[in-house]
Amino acid sequence: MSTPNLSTPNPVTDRTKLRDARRIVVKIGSSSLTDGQGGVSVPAIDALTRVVGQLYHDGAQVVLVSSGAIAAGFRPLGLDKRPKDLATQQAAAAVGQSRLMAQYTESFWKHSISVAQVLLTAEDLMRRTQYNNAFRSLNRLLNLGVLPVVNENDAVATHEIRFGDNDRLASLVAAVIKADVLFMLSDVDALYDGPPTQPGARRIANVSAEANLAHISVGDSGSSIGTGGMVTKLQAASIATDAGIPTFLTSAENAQAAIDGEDIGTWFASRGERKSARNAWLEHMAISRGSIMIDDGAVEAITVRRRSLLPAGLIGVSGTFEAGDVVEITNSQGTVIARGLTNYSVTELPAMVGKSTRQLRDELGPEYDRVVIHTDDTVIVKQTTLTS
Ligand SMILES: Nc1ncnc2c1ncn2[C@@H]1O[C@H](COP(=O)(O)OP(=O)(O)O)[C@@H](O)[C@H]1O
Ligand SMILES: N[C@@H](CCC(=O)OP(=O)(O)O)C(=O)O
Repeated sequence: MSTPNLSTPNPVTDRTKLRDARRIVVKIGSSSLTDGQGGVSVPAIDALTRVVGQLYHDGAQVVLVSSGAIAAGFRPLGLDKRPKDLATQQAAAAVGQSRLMAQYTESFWKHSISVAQVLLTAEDLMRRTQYNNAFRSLNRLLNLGVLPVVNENDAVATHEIRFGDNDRLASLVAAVIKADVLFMLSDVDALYDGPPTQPGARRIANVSAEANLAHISVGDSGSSIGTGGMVTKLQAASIATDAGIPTFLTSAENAQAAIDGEDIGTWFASRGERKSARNAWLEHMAISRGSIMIDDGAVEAITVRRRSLLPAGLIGVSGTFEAGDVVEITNSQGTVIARGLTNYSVTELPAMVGKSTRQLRDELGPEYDRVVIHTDDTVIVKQTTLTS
């Protein structure tokens, strides 16, 4: 099976076309996989592998982003609920992850599917070399017909470098592998206009723009097992749809009915073109090493006219960046409007502020006759209204 390329139109144009996806990221939450007493639920995993196995045998390449490591580690460690301290969470994850994988290996093998465990840290997606590495590895597994089961590497993740929720991790993995759709399975069957425990909460069937979310109230996880609740699911849907990947949310029990085209769940339409993995990386994952403040004329030039950033538009610089690093570009009020790869270091730029490239060539030499950030190395940051 070949890698979808960006010029291939996305076959998944609406909720009835889920079956047409050639590459799918399926994300499943802890509460849908564990039995409530801190053990892996074999019936739940068997049900999931039946649905995912069908997608696989219908010709799709599937990456499963599975939570549940910490929850599956409670019981073996003699705990009755999610541990609060990091070290015990790490221990629970290390124990639970291997139990989870043992069950996935057995359940998927009933459908003649080999699985691979891929544990990622936030850093793996934030640094360009590691990001390329993650892409190569996942791509190779998919092309070998293996089904990668991804989770955060919780046994070594610390608070500072942790995603903490697999919703955003799943959307980033979808961007990395250029998935056709992100399929999120939870313990709730859809997004509601208010927490579903509130009487009268209504299902939101379709989200085609952020404006559709303006009057929605979202809350934390409704269970003691899940992490992030609906807030991180909306963030994930925003990252994915912005990268041109539609997102579908429903419950694990409804997964097959959704694939069969029933009007259930919530469909988040993709916004715009499929983004190159590089641009998705630049916008959502790369670690910024500093910032460059620019004037209003330069803001207009790079955001509206899509020009490269010239030294003449600079107001100031800060941070610790070298040439080739990722920096944030802010307007004169300090709002981040774009991110890009800079051609100059933080020590070179102050002498260039406000000068034309010709002036710089005459004053500093021909190597300074270059743009600060090329338009091909710039992504405009969407001004989001999605907050908790
Ligand atoms: N507006 C909302 N619509 C739907 N669910 C919501 C909303 N606000 C909060 N939730 C809660 O989010 C929960 C799903 O998040 P979470 O527990 O983290 O699931 P998972 O383990 O699948 O990641 C639901 O069970 C529900 O209680
Ligand atoms: N990496 C963690 C998952 C954390 C998480 O996102 O959980 P969930 O909200 O249930 O998807 C684990 O495996 O326990």
